[in-house]
Amino acid sequence: MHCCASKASTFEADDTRLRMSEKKRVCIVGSGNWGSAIAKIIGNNVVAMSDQFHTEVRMWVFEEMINGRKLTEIINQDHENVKYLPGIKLPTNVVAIPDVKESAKDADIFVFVLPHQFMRNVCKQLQGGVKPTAVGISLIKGFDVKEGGGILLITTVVREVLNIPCASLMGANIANEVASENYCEATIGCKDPKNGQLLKTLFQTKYFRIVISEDEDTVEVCGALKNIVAVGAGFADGLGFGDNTKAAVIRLGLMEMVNFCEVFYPGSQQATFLESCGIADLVTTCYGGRNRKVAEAFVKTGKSIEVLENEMLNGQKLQGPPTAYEVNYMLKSKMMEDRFPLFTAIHKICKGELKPDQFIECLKNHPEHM
Ligand SMILES: NC(=O)c1ccc[n+]([C@@H]2O[C@H](COP(=O)([O-])OP(=O)(O)OC[C@H]3O[C@@H](n4cnc5c(N)ncnc54)[C@H](O)[C@@H]3O)[C@@H](O)[C@H]2O)c1
Ligand SMILES: O=P(O)(O)OC[C@H](O)CO
Repeated sequence: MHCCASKASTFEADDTRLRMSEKKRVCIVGSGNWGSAIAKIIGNNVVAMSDQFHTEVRMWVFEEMINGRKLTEIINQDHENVKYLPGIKLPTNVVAIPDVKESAKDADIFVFVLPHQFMRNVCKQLQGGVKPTAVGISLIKGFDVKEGGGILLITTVVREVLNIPCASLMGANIANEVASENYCEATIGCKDPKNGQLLKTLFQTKYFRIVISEDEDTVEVCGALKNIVAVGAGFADGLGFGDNTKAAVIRLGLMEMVNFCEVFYPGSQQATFLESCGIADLVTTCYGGRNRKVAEAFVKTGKSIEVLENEMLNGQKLQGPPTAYEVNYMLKSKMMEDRFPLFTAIHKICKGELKPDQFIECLKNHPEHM
C-alpha cells in the first residue's frame, strides 16, 4: 500500500513537472501608457489560465525616479504605474524589473510595447538572452530605419536580432479606455495559426475582443501609418476646419495606406483594412489620440513638436512625427514623394519645411482626384 502510494505520488510529481514545463512564462518589454494597460490584461489572464501560463508576469521598466522613489518600487509596492497609467491598479502578479535581461530570463512569450524609436537598442540588449523556442508579439507602431534608404517592420527587427518568430497586435486601442475596460477590438497579425491562437488566448478578455489575421505585414503597417494620418487630422483641427475636412484627411490617409501596402508589401489584402487595425484605428486616432492632440496644438501655438511633446505628454512619446520621417526617408530615396502627398506634406510640416496652412492645399490636388 505504502509502496503504491509513493509510486502514485512520483507519477503525480512527474506529471506536475511536465505541466509546469509546458506553462508559458510571459515577459512584457515596456511599461508606458499602453504597456501598463496591457500588463493589466495579461496579469489577469495568466491567473485565470494558470494551467497554461506561469502566473508571474515580468515587466521591464525603464527606471526613473518619481518624488524620490524608483518607478519599479512604486509599481511593485503600490501596484500602479503612477506616471504612465495613473488611477489604474495593476494585478499584483505583474512584477516590475529594471534590468531588461533579467526580465527576459526563461520567458516563452515576449510582448514588445515601447516607443518604436527605442526598440532596436532594447532588442540588442536582449540578444543572446532569449530562449530559441520563445515567440514574440509587437504592440509597437512605427518603423525602423535601414541604412541606405529603406525601412524595416519592428517585427523584422525582432526576428533578425533575436532570431524568434514575431507577430503583431494592432487596433483601435487608446490605452486609457482599454484600461477602463471599455469594449473594443484588436487584430493580431500572425502567419502561424498555432502561435496566433496562443497569443489570442493571452490577450483576449470579455471587453477586449481579438481577430487573428494571417496578413501580418499589412496589420503592422496599418498600425504604423495611421499615426501619420492622425497628425494630419490634428493639423486640420488646428486650422479650424470641420468634420468634412477631417473625413477627407482620414479617407485620403487610408488610400495612401492602401497604396503604400500595395507598392511595398505586395500580396497585402484589402480586407485587412476593414479590421480593427485598419479603418477603426484610423478613426479613433484621428479623434482621440495623442498625435492628433499635439498636432492641433502645433498649429495653434507655433511651438515645435518636441517642445509640445514635453509640455503635454508627461514623458509619453509621439509616434506620428518620427514615423512620417521614416516613411519620407524611404519615399525620398525611391523618388516617390509625389505618390504620397499627404504623408509627404505631414512630414514637411513637422520639420518646418512647409507651413501648416499649406496642408489642405497639398490635398486639393491629390492623385485620388485625378
Ligand atoms: N498609448 C496608447 O494608447 C497606445 C495604444 C496602442 C498602441 N500604442 C503603441 O505602443 C507603443 C508604446 O506606447 P506606450 O503608450 O506604452 O508608451 P509611452 O508613449 O507611454 O512612452 C513612455 C515609455 O517610454 C519609456 N522610455 C523613455 N525613454 C526611454 C528609453 N530611452 N529607452 C526605452 N524606453 C524609454 C518610458 O519609460 C515609458 O515607459 C507605441 O509604439 C505606441 O504607438 C500605444
Ligand atoms: O495616442 P496615439 O495617437 O499614440 O494613438 C494611440 C493608439 O495607437 C490608438 O489605437
